[in-house]
Amino acid sequence: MLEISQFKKNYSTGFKLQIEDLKLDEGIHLIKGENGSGKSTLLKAIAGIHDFEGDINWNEISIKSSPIAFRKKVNYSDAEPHFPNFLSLDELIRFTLKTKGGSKTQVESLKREFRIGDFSKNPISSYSSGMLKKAGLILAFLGDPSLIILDEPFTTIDLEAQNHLRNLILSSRKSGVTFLITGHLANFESLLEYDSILEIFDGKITLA
Ligand SMILES: Nc1ncnc2c1ncn2[C@@H]1O[C@H](COP(=O)(O)OP(=O)(O)OP(=O)(O)O)[C@@H](O)[C@H]1O
Repeated sequence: MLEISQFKKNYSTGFKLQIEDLKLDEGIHLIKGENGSGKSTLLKAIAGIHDFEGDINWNEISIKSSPIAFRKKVNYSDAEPHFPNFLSLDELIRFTLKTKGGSKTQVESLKREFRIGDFSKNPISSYSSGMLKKAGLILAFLGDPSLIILDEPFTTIDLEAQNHLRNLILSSRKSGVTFLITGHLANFESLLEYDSILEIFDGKITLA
């Protein structure tokens, strides 16, 4: 279960997101909201990228008191991934395997499913925006995560990759992985059946 308690995140721009108490069971959960409503802010906090007030627990592991154990189990893919330009995807994969675990078979299967092929040996600077997104998605599935956070996963990638991603989400869910997914495009909502749909509006999150 994901438990968010007494969560507060303020930016100097005046933006505020507050969640007093939110509990989500295992499943596939969609977080909706307009541009700038705070979806990425919340996901980055859960992924351990942004600091925040309050606490977030995944299966009773607190990100504040057990950050390494938490990060072993929680993976994340950015809506618009940024990686050092001089590294190749293969180098990023090797680094991720060291921190998150995972096998060569897992890597080969993900590269095959996302049609990356040998391109993964090239530096990130040579990647199209779709390839970059696929790179971020591959890294998010590596290791043995039990929670995968996907920010706008279906944007930027082609139709074939969207279908592979959908199947990958469904098969991972069958093996017990929970997903938090954001989207602001209604046409992606029908790609999956969600266990809950939440909406962020005016700095607050509610069940839609
Ligand atoms: N690092 C930052 N510093 C200051 N303000 C920020 C920062 N990141 C985001 N914001 C502001 O916080 C608010 C929420 O942004 P966020 O990126 O979380 O929204 P979002 O719902 O993911 O938007 P989108 O659908 O456009 O991706 C926006 O007003 C944004 O300008």
